[in-house]
Formats: sequence, C-alpha cells, structure tokens
Amino acid sequence: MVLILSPSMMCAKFSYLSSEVDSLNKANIDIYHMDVMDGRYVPNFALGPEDISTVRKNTNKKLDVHLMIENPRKYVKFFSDLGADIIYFCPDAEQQSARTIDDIHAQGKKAGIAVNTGTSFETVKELLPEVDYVLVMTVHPGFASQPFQESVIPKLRKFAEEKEKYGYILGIDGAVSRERIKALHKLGVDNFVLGTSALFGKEQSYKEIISDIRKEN
Ligand SMILES: O=C(CO)[C@H](O)[C@H](O)COP(=O)(O)O
Repeated sequence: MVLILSPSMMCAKFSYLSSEVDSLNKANIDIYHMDVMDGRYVPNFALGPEDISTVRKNTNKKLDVHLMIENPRKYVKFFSDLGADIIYFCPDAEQQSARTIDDIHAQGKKAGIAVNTGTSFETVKELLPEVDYVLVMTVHPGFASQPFQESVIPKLRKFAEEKEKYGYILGIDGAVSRERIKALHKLGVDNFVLGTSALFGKEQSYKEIISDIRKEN
C-alpha cells in the first residue's frame, strides 16, 4: 500500500527555511504540507505567501496548502498561483464546497477536504466522489504538539472503507507519531502529515527518520 510522508512546514525552523527544504528534499519526503491559518477560522496565524513561495522555489516535489481560513473559495486562484499542487479546504468554512472543488480543478490542481475533529463523515459524504484527497484531523486544528484525538478513529475507519469506491487518497494530520503511522497505515491511511510528533525537533536527522518510517511500514 502507498505510504506518503508529508512534513508539516509550520513545525520547520523558519530562520533556515531554504536549508530545511534542502534537507527534506534529500530525506526523500513526498509532499510539503503548508498550513495556512487566518486567526479567524482557527485561533492562530500560520504560513503566508512568502513561506509558500520559498518552499516552492526550493523543491520540485508536490506542495499542498491546507487552508484553515474563512471563505476559502475566494483564495483558490491565489494559492494556485503560488504553486500549490493540492488545495485542502475545510467544508465547514465554505458555503459553496462543491463549487470550491470545481474551482480548484479548473486551476488544474488536486482538490482536498480537511475533515475537522467536529465534522462527521456524513456531513462531507456527498463531496467524496469529487475530491482527490481527504485529510482527517487527528487534533483540533490550529496548533502543533497537541494530544491525539482517539475519538476520530471510528470516523477514520469509515473514510478508509470508502476510499477505493471513490478513489481519494486518505491522510491524517495531528499528533502523528511513528507508532500511530504503523497502526493507521494498516487501517488504510495513505498520507501522514509529520510535525513535532514524528519529525521535527528530534535528535535523528530528517533523512534517518524518513528512512526508518519507510522501513517500519
Ligand atoms: O495541522 C496541524 C495543526 O493544526 C499540524 O500540521 C500538526 O498538528 C503538526 O503535527 P504535530 O501535532 O505532530 O506537531
């Protein structure tokens, strides 16, 4: 089964962003995960256009933007022009979710939905035939280093069961440790967003960690 490893760049060292990207390129990661927070939809601010451009300039790998912002549809072209390959938005932040997916596809990009801890499988089910990626939040969105929300596991199982039927790539984001990757990859999760729990701020190098995770799975 496919294993996609996506570093959460809000956890990288910002004074050295280009060299962080260089190390992560060499560590053979798959997708750069860029959290965009507006201080309204979530109570925090994170990654802006300059950060996204810096990462884009320093890699040919895929880059996603995870829009934790109000009215995401308004900004599809903006983030598309910055070089995002995949655009995730939160359906509960947008009244026009189906149109937002169409807009993302019209830009030639892959569309993803981020399913927050308080959003049920049933609420977003109708969007599943249209999306390329589903990202289930395993922490409340907004901050790194929070506790894993075990209560999302039954919902995650439902997304895993429907994955083949609709053809989306299933990911999780938040408190993703190496132990959880092992358990949840077996459950059907393809894409793991790696923040402080598995990748950043560790003694081992990025290259060693990524290589170990691939061996362990
Ligand atoms: O989306 C996020 C927060 O909303 C971060 O990507 C994620 O939490 C980072 O990982 P960790 O929890 O392991 O620090």
